[in-house]
Amino acid sequence: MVLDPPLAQPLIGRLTVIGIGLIGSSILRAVKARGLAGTLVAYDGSEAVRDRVRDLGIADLVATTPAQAVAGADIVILCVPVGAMGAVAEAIAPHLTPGAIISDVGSVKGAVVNALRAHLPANVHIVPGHPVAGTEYSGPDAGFATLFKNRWSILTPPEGTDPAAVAALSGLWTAMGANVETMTPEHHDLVLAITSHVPHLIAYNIVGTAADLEAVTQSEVIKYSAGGFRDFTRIAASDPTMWRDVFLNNREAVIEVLGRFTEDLIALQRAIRWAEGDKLFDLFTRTRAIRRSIIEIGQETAAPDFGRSHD
Ligand SMILES: NC(=O)C1=CN([C@@H]2O[C@H](COP(=O)(O)OP(=O)(O)OC[C@H]3O[C@@H](n4cnc5c(N)ncnc54)[C@H](O)[C@@H]3O)[C@@H](O)[C@H]2O)C=CC1
Ligand SMILES: O=C(O)C(=O)Cc1ccc(O)cc1
Repeated sequence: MVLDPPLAQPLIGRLTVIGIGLIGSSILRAVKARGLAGTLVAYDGSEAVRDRVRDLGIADLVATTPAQAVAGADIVILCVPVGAMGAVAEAIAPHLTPGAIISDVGSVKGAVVNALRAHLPANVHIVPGHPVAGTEYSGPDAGFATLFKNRWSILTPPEGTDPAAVAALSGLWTAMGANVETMTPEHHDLVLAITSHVPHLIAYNIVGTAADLEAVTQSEVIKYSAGGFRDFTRIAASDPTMWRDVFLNNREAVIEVLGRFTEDLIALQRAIRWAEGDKLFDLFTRTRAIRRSIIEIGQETAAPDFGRSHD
């Protein structure tokens, strides 16, 4: 997969990315590859990460303070864990240029919108975002320029946000290869609870349960992990800080979805206990059709296959 060739003119004067992990470094790489910003500034709270970003050469300037990072920036994108968004907003607030656009990439939107609004001045535009694209890896070496290509990027601008600011951010994501959708933070958080947050929780849980059982099975968990379990271990290898913050900041929607999930699981348990094969068969037939429709619309392009190419 490749990105389109560089633009003749940058879309943005000065773009600042704060938090140079998987997502922040992927934005830097995509913006650089397509020449989307006149000047590309990076900042990370970790000195080791800042040094690595300098070595990788993926920014024009690696700032050493939040103040230096955002000075003169037209767009600032916060790419730190959801629980750190408020502190970063507070640190940059006094140094922002009036009229600047402040965005983020957090996997939760309601809590982040509140944190940004609490700390940022009224003379900047807040346009929160979430690229629905990622991997189980973290850090500046994990990023790649095509991460967002053909993926969704969801924007959740508060009511009354300047349409020109939304259009500018939308244009940036589109130029990085993403498809842009706009929705409310509440809707985003419910949809992502079912499609991303609870699936991650299930993966963490099944791998934890298997690890607890391992003493009983004497490492058969590892030996036979070529099956469906292996797919769960990939998801369960995702960053602990990031995912702790996701669950602490989307509690309401996650608990709502978990309630439904638990009810459905109990129904399956009952069907197995009473040998109601038709119930199991009907559900598995429906879920197979869902998987196939996802493949048809091209949303499942990069998933590891583990040798089961016939599905
Ligand atoms: N990992 C994924 O697949 C996806 C993650 N996201 C969201 O993107 C954000 C970043 O995630 P990743 O890039 O995966 O994380 P990461 O762990 O790879 O990078 C986060 C970076 O933020 C820095 N950081 C943490 N606190 C900071 C602070 N107070 N000030 C400055 N820098 C700070 C860390 O040093 C680290 O380099 C999170 O909010 C996450 O929810 C969104 C889509 C996908
Ligand atoms: O690695 C995977 O399968 C993911 O699901 C990546 C991911 C993680 C968090 C997000 O908010 C969006 C995408």
